[in-house]
Amino acid sequence: MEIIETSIPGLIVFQPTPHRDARGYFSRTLDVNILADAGIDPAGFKQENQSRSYQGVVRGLHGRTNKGEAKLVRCAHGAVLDIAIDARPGSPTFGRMETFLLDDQVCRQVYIPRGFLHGYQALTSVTDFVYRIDDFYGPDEDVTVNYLDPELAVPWPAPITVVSDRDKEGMSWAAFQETLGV
Ligand SMILES: Cc1cn([C@H]2C[C@H](O)[C@@H](COP(=O)(O)OP(=O)(O)O[C@H]3O[C@@H](C)C(=O)[C@@H](O)[C@H]3O)O2)c(=O)[nH]c1=O
Repeated sequence: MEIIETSIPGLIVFQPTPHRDARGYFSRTLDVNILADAGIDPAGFKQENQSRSYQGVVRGLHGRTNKGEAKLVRCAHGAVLDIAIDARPGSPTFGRMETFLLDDQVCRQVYIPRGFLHGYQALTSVTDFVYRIDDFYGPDEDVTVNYLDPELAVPWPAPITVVSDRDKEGMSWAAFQETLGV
């Protein structure tokens, strides 16, 4: 499992080595030593979630108030374009976006630190997204920034099909920055 730094400090890609043979492939999805090498406490994860999305679905852009929520994300079936936006006040890369193609062939994972906005678009007919979070579900702390915010201009790669009501009502990036005192 290779650790790959990104242009945003703390946002880290993990690239495993899938072993392929006539049956399919084998790929490691968690290695606590590698996480520790990357400065992540593997014992910090409290919950693992899986969501299924159909082609074109967009989920996000989600964040969490107070201390935030770190995530280790991957696409277990199909492919997504994953979006991470640095929303940590005072960060030298505040507002910067990174996008990642995550799929069930390359098997890349992304660690998204606390204080980011996160979202993704499903690019395949059946798309299973799996992620660990370092806190228990806290709906009272949910934050949603609009996935179509013109200032952020997220490059959604495919026609958008279904979006939740919550996501349709997401606040603007400017309004979110005001809540952060930025
Ligand atoms: C996230 C979550 C949702 N739920 C419930 C609430 C609701 O009834 C249903 C669907 O929830 P949501 O619409 O919030 O699910 P979703 O839009 O998939 O939310 C997720 O989006 C991606 C982009 C993220 O980054 C995640 O952290 C999470 O916010 O599942 C839980 O019970 N536990 C959980 O941990």
